[in-house]
Amino acid sequence: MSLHLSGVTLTYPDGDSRLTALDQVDLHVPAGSVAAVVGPSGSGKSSLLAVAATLIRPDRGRVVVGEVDTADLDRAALADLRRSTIGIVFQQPNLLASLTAVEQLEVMAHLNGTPRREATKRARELLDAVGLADRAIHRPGRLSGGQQQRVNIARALMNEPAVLLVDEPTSALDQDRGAAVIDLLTTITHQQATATVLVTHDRSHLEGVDSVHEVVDGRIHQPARAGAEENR
Ligand SMILES: Nc1ncnc2c1ncn2[C@@H]1O[C@H](COP(=O)(O)OP(=O)(O)OP(=O)(O)O)[C@@H](O)[C@H]1O
Repeated sequence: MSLHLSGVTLTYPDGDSRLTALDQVDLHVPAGSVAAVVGPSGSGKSSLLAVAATLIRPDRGRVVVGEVDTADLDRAALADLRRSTIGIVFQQPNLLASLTAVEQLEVMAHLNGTPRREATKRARELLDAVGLADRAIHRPGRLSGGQQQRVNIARALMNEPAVLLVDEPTSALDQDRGAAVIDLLTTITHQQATATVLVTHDRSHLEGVDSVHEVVDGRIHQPARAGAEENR
């Protein structure tokens, strides 16, 4: 399933006028690919992610998830779409302090009505995929920042989202751990054929992503370069 933003314009109230946060943004993310969105603070990256997540409706333009134009959906249908199709990885892991790694994932499946045995199996598989099989019964207090971020990513994948939206996943990590998290996201995207948007202000470690798009003052420059071509 692909994600397609076209002509997206978003404004916020700003005193007596409106501030244009996104200005006719086009972004096409095919299934199985990572689109990195880079740009300075205040350029519109978080706004773009919120619109793609269908958390904010744009003033103009379209957000199409697979074949579904989200403009045609009411609030309840949008909530269903988010639950069934969209995984969001926030900048801060926000793990629940009292739950083990495997339980953080099981909660997501429980909210979605998945039977417990199936949930546990998938949670274990995902923790294995993110390299944390041996940390499954650890609580967040006993995990490093990088390990917590990997649990965060695994949790977002629990309900098999077709679209994965990731906000600054490396901001709290050192260079090596940051690189490992981006590698992991790229590998999972290719394996699970998700359409992944990776928002970051940090341009390092983007060699493996499929496209890089630069946002400046709410406008996207199409594409700044293909990630894989960066080092040629
Ligand atoms: N809820 C809001 N109300 C009014 N203005 C907002 C709101 N959210 C963001 N903005 C403004 O919209 C513009 C884009 O903000 P946005 O948070 O999308 O940028 P960003 O690139 O994610 O920044 P950062 O990297 O600092 O998180 C900025 O000028 C910001 O001040």
